[in-house]
Amino acid sequence: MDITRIGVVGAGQMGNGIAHVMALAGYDVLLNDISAEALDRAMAAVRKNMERQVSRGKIAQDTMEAALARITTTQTLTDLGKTDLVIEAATEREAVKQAIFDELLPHLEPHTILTSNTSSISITRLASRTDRPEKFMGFHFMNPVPVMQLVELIRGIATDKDTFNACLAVVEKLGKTAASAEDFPAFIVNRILMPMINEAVYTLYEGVGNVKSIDESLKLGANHPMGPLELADFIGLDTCLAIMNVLHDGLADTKYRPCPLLTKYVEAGWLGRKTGRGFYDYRGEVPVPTR
Ligand SMILES: CC(=O)CC(=O)SCCNC(=O)CCNC(=O)[C@H](O)C(C)(C)COP(=O)(O)OP(=O)(O)OC[C@H]1O[C@@H](n2cnc3c(N)ncnc32)[C@H](O)[C@@H]1OP(=O)(O)O
Ligand SMILES: NC(=O)C1=CN([C@@H]2O[C@H](COP(=O)(O)OP(=O)(O)OC[C@H]3O[C@@H](n4cnc5c(N)ncnc54)[C@H](OP(=O)(O)O)[C@@H]3O)[C@@H](O)[C@H]2O)C=CC1
Repeated sequence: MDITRIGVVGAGQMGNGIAHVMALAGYDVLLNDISAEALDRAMAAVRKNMERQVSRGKIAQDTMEAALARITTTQTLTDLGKTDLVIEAATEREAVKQAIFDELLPHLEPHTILTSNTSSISITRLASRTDRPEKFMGFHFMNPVPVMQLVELIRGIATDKDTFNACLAVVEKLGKTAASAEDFPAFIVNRILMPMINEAVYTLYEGVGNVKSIDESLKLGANHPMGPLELADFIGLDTCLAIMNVLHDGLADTKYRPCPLLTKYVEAGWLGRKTGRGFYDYRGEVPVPTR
């Protein structure tokens, strides 16, 4: 099927990245959020990130202007009814995602493919509550979207071949690489990455190291581009905790028990970079460890 119009729900760090790469690839994008400020912040982030690409000679100025003109924002979810592919990238809470699908479904055209950028939640369960489980799947980008090469494509139990192939063609048009993952809690990347981050938080909690020594150890000792606590702040500690809870509930193994210190940071509203404070405090000129 021919996909030209893409709806993106949720204009946070993932939503703005998805809008960015889709518009550069030539798709018309309709970006939705409940908050007008989130939409303004998202468009400012897309412009800033594209300007950096222009300044580094990756894209031309007129390519950027044309891409920006292809992105329209709306606070009205039902405006996305006329799109060919919807990518839901709202907060990692099943109830939030469910409410979005419930409101959107009556307005979708029969051919529209519905996908979620969820990091962990069962695609089969989300799909089962829609009118189109065969046209539903996981479309999981990595953060930061304009930079990371991988997209995980997750088939629910009912996802049909045409839907998978249509999403695969979109990934290819973006110039990215797809990895096909089966629908089990947190799929491939987060099944492996998130227990490592959680273990880093336990290492901090038990006093084996402090924020600086833990991050430096993994950067200098294992060649990771970011330390695990820096990466957790980058992803968002609420998202990390939500993923650990899905792993713990879905696989019923104590090895996935979220670290109580991770829970405490989330309870404090210290969610990482997006709120200005997490394992580091970002409010000054340079990030300062909070432990
Ligand atoms: C939670 C989930 O469900 C799944 C996930 O996403 S898990 C998280 C996966 N992501 C990671 O693991 C990221 C790990 N970190 C990294 O790879 C790197 O630190 C990084 C790419 C983010 C930054 O790299 P860096 O070398 O430290 O910084 P920097 O030189 O400034 O950036 C490298 C390039 O990325 C670009 N970039 C960095 N951040 C960007 C952003 N937010 N948006 C767009 N472009 C960005 C820069 O412009 C630069 O581009 P050029 O190569 O054209 O110069
Ligand atoms: N962060 C990461 O590294 C990655 C995250 N993901 C997944 O992507 C999704 C989004 O994550 P991320 O961008 O980091 O989260 P953010 O918190 O940055 O953004 C989520 C956005 O969704 C908005 N939102 C909440 N409810 C609704 C709604 N009903 N309708 C429309 N928008 C809504 C939020 O608005 P408000 O702030 O007003 O609540 C916010 O702007 C999650 O499912 C996450 O697991 C996937 C890969 C990587």
